[in-house]
Amino acid sequence: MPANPASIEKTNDARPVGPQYKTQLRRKIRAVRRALSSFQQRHASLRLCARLARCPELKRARHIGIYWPMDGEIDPRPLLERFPNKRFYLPALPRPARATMTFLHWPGATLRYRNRYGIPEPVIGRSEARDPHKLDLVLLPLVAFDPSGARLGMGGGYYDRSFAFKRLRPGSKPQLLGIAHQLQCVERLPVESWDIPLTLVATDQRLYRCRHGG
Ligand SMILES: Nc1nc2c(c(=O)[nH]1)N(C=O)[C@@H](CNc1ccc(C(=O)N[C@@H](CCC(=O)O)C(=O)O)cc1)CN2
Ligand SMILES: Nc1ncnc2c1ncn2[C@@H]1O[C@H](COP(=O)(O)OP(=O)(O)OP(=O)(O)O)[C@@H](O)[C@H]1O
Repeated sequence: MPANPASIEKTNDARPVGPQYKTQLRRKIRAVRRALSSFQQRHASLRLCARLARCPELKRARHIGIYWPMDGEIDPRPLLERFPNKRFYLPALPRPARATMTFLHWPGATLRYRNRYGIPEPVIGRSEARDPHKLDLVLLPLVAFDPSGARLGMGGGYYDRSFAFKRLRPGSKPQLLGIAHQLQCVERLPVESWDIPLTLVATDQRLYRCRHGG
C-alpha cells in the first residue's frame, strides 16, 4: 500500500487554510489514488461494499445516490448487485452550470453519454429524475475527508450546491455518506462557509460517524 498522504502533511491544532493548500492536497491525494493497482482497487471496493452492506443507514435507505468512479475513486457499483430491490441514481451535471445536480435512476445498464469531464451519465428526459431532497442517502465521491465529516471534492462545488438546503434544515434527508480509500483520510481539512458536512464516511477499512454531519 502507498504511504498515507496525511502523514506527509504537517498538521497542528488550527485548520489549514487557503486555496493553494487545497489545490496541493488535491494533486497529491489524486496522484496516490491513481497509482493503486486494479487488484488493490477491486479489493478495496469489495471491502467497502461489504462494510456498507452492514451499515444500518444504507440498509434502511430505498432511494440512493451513487456515482460512476473516475480518477482512482473507490468503486461503489458492486452495491447494485447486492441490493437489487433498492433504487440507485447517478448525478447529472447541472444545466446551467451553477444550478443543482439532478439524480437519474440507473438500473445498471450501459451508459453511452459522457459529460464534459468524461463521466458516463444517464440521459436527462429518458430516466426517472429525482431531486436531491427526495433521496434517502447519497454516496459522495471525495478527494479527501477528515474524521469530523469535512469533505474536499474535485473543486466544482457541485455536491455543496446540490445539498445546500441541508444547512437550513439540519438533520433533513438525505443522509450524506462519503466513501473513499483509507489513504484519503487527513487529520484536519479546511472548512469553507459553503461546505456541507458528511453524516458518515466509509472506507475500505473503517466507518466514521461524524460529529458535525446532520
Ligand atoms: N465520479 C464522480 N462523479 C462526479 C463528481 C466526482 O467528484 N466524481 N463530481 C463532484 O463534484 C461531479 C463532477 N465534478 C468534477 C469536477 C472536476 C473534474 C475534473 O476532472 N477536473 C479537471 C479539470 C478538467 C476541466 O475543467 O475540464 C481536473 O481537476 O483535473 C471532474 C469532475 C459530478 N460527478
Ligand atoms: N451553495 C453554494 N452556492 C454557491 N456557490 C457555491 C456553493 N457551494 C459551493 N460553491 C462554490 O463552488 C466552488 C467550489 O467549491 P469547493 O472547492 O468547496 O468544491 P468541492 O466540494 O471540492 O467540489 P465538488 O462538490 O464538486 O466535489 C467555490 O468557489 C464555491 O464558491
